[in-house]
Amino acid sequence: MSQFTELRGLYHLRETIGSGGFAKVKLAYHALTGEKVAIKIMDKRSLGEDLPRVKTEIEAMKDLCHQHICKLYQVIETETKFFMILEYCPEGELFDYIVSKDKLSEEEARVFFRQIVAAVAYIHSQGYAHRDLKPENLLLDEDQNLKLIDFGLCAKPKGGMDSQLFTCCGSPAYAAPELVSGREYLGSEADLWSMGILLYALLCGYLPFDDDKIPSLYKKIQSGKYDTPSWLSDESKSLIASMLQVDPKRRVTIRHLLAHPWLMADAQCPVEWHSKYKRCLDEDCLTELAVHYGKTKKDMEASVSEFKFDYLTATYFLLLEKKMKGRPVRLLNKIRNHE
Ligand SMILES: CN(C)C[C@H]1CC[C@H](N2C(=O)NCc3cnc4ccc(-c5cc(Cl)c(O)c(Cl)c5)cc4c32)CC1
Repeated sequence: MSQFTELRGLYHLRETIGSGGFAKVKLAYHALTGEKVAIKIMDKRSLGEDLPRVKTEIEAMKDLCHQHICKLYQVIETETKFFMILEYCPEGELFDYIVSKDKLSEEEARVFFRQIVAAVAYIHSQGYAHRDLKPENLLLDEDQNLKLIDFGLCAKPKGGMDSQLFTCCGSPAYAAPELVSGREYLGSEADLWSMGILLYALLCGYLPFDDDKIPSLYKKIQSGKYDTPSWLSDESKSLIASMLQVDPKRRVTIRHLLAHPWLMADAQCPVEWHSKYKRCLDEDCLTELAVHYGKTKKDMEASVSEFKFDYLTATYFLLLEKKMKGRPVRLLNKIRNHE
């Protein structure tokens, strides 16, 4: 295994676990906590015009800290490579999960869709639009919770979420009519359309608009006509219809989704979309870090709160993960760094 010198001593690299377009994803262990991570490795030379997408994704993921968004722990940039150290999601893509089950029951689809609504409500509240929402970009963690990935196409319009976007991007079958028509569009409205396609795929096991030829696919999308199979309940039909509105101004907004009857069924409360991560730093993690690095709590807090997405940021977040999973808030190999 060719050990990348930049990772030596920090991460123990294991096998390649997947690929995302222009990236290779490897499993690794974070040396100080022993926690598993996924390392997305990109070679700058082969990125070509995709280089801006990487920078977009890195900057967006530094801002986004949420229980249903794949966590970015550390970024290492060398002359020839980018390494993104990310939250490991052992159960793979939601896409494969749907395929394995043909389609999901309303109850199971509801559990997943509530998590997707929470993630998108949070992203939109931070001024971002994902713009590539699809089951391939939703991974399952060890507790079957969804984690949204691939922010390479996300947008944080300069003039806020209400300013128009032009770049036509994302996956055609999930793209909104205004997007495929090359008209100006709002990222947030395009995301809501993609969520309608997503919910339809969860409940039906196939796509509402599909065609081998792109031009006829686009015509179907622009028509907004899709068939609703008999097994769909009236509530789920109306929810899907509210998202698959061809006119973006008539499309439901994420705020309205939070308390939609279908999402609230099974006597649930409105979707709790806020991030569970607090702004303030966790005392137990700071203490363990201070002891390990031989620093005062105060100095440790000052260093951690810079969130430079260096090894310290990764170690803090992974210690926090351990705590949230009820594991001991302890660092391994307690070699005290004597300054
Ligand atoms: C659209 N698809 C093809 C994309 C594939 C990419 C590889 C994925 N993957 C595995 O193949 N094995 C397991 C596995 C475990 N943990 C992961 C954690 C993060 C990411 C990740 C995160 C971000 Cl933010 C990102 O941009 C990219 Cl590309 C990947 C991938 C993981 C993963 C599955 C989806």
